Amino acid sequence: MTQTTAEAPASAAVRPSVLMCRPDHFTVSYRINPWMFPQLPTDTALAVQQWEVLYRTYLDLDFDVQLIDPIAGLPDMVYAANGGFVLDGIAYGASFTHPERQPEGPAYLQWFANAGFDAREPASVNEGEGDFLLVGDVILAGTGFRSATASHEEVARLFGREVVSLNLVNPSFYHLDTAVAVLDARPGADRPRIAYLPSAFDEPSLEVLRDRFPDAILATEEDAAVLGLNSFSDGQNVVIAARATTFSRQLREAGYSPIGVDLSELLRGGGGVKCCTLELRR
Ligand SMILES: NC(=[NH2+])NCCC[C@H](N)C(=O)O
Repeated sequence: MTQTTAEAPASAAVRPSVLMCRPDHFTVSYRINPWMFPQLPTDTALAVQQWEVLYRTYLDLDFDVQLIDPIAGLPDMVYAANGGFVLDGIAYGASFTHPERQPEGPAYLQWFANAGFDAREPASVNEGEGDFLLVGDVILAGTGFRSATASHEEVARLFGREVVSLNLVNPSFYHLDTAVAVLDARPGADRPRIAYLPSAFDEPSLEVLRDRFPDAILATEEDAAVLGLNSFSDGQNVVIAARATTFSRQLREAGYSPIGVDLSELLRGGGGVKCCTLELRR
């Protein structure tokens, strides 16, 4: 008997190309989000070790993984997702909110140009894929803490796609990718699925999410508190924080294959799986 299920068919998997940055210079030396405590010591070797597991997980899944050289004095450069937003061969550069991270913008933009992308200097403050998520044909765009709404308009013009602005209200979930997980990786997919944390959004944004994604997985506060939503999916395999156990079960029930990794040391900078991963779409 053929089993019919509306959930995540195996054919939904794509082979992603991603950019990562080894955390050779990772530490927490300033505080730009509530997760960061500069007075506590960090363990850079442990951060590298944990990052290597994520890197090897992607290679084992047959992802194409590109690397950008880490720069001394830029401890947050490991969070590659913030380096830009890349779609249709165009790389929209990042312009960081906080001075501590501002030099990362040109460094990533140079990498995109060298890699053959059409690299575009941004006019507005934005933190790349931290706040811009492609879901099917639509770009979900976060604001409230980092990326300015003007960058949402810039992205809409640049990529000629519908951009849906969402307001983040909880400082612990300051980037959209800490509050939304994109599960269906196919660009242009019909009924793409996401998971999200309802309490991270204001009421009007929640209405938009409920309306557009009626079958979304709703994450628990516990899982969000270990940045469980900050995950990366190829449409079938979803790499998530190992400690997000309810999310793991929810994903399994929905037909996905969750893979847990432990990035506890990088969580101390306020980032997880997705933050360490920037998708490159030609
Ligand atoms: N895509 C992400 N959510 N990245 C996390 C960035 C963490 C970094 N310490 C910051 O606050 O900017």
